[in-house]
Amino acid sequence: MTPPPSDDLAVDARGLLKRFGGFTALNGLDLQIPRGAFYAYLGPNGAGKSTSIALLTGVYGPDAGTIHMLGVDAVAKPLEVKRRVGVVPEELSLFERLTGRQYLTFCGRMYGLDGDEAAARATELLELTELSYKAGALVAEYSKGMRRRLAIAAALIHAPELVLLDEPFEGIDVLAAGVIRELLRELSRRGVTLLLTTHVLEIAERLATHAGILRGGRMLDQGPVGTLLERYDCPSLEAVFEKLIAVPASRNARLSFYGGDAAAPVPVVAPRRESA
Ligand SMILES: Nc1ncnc2c1ncn2[C@@H]1O[C@H](COP(=O)(O)OP(=O)(O)OP(=O)(O)O)[C@@H](O)[C@H]1O
Repeated sequence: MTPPPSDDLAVDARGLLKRFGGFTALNGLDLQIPRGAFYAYLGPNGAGKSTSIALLTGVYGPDAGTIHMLGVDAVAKPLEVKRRVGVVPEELSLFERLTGRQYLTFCGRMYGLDGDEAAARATELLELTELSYKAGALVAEYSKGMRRRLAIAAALIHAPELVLLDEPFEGIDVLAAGVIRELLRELSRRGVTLLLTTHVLEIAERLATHAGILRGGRMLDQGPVGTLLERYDCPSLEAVFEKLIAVPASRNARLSFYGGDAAAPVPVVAPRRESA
């Protein structure tokens, strides 16, 4: 018999099954995130990360399995969960004809904040994401990285206890990435539970307390980062990832139509010397 959901878990999803027509995207996925954890959710392209986040956030219903978030049955009570959870989806759909400030204030009002509180939080979040200078511009005029930062700000406006971020660093320049990293660390210090998907394992390495690695819609392993490093006798999450995910056959593919010698050494560019 399946044990009951634990109060110590912010996310407790078991046996998730999701099919798209004849294709099985999630195949009995288990995902357990302790409260207060910074959880790196890792897997190759197509592993099922975004699909499972869509299930957690009620975009789709699971074909089988259970989802408890913050102790609440997320399938039976999606609204109760949504009030306490923030989401930054991979594919952003923002309101283009609002300014950044209007968009954040609107999101705050949607979560039931009064006008003054929503406006005050919008100002603070615009500062934190370094978008104050763009607050009065239409979202349609934002660059890709600015849109991502605005989406992160919007996900935080109702002070959620759990935040799910699907590739939040995509398209973000190196300076802004530092700002977002610090913001996420600060949330973590304040006890907010975070789930982060990223293909940049160095980011996961720097932030995560816990990690889960999935492939083919199944969780291969998950737990505290230290435990995973020990279990696989690896110095880094990247090494654990490589050990768990088989090297795809395409690594050995050749650009046959180019001709030339595929076994030739890769040219090395000599470092430039400063002239005296
Ligand atoms: N709406 C859909 N219809 C059909 N197949 C889908 C749909 N959404 C996702 N899939 C398939 O489900 C699998 C999991 O996709 P998903 O987007 O969850 O992967 P991911 O781990 O988020 O990948 P990535 O790292 O590339 O973002 C993929 O094989 C994908 O092609």
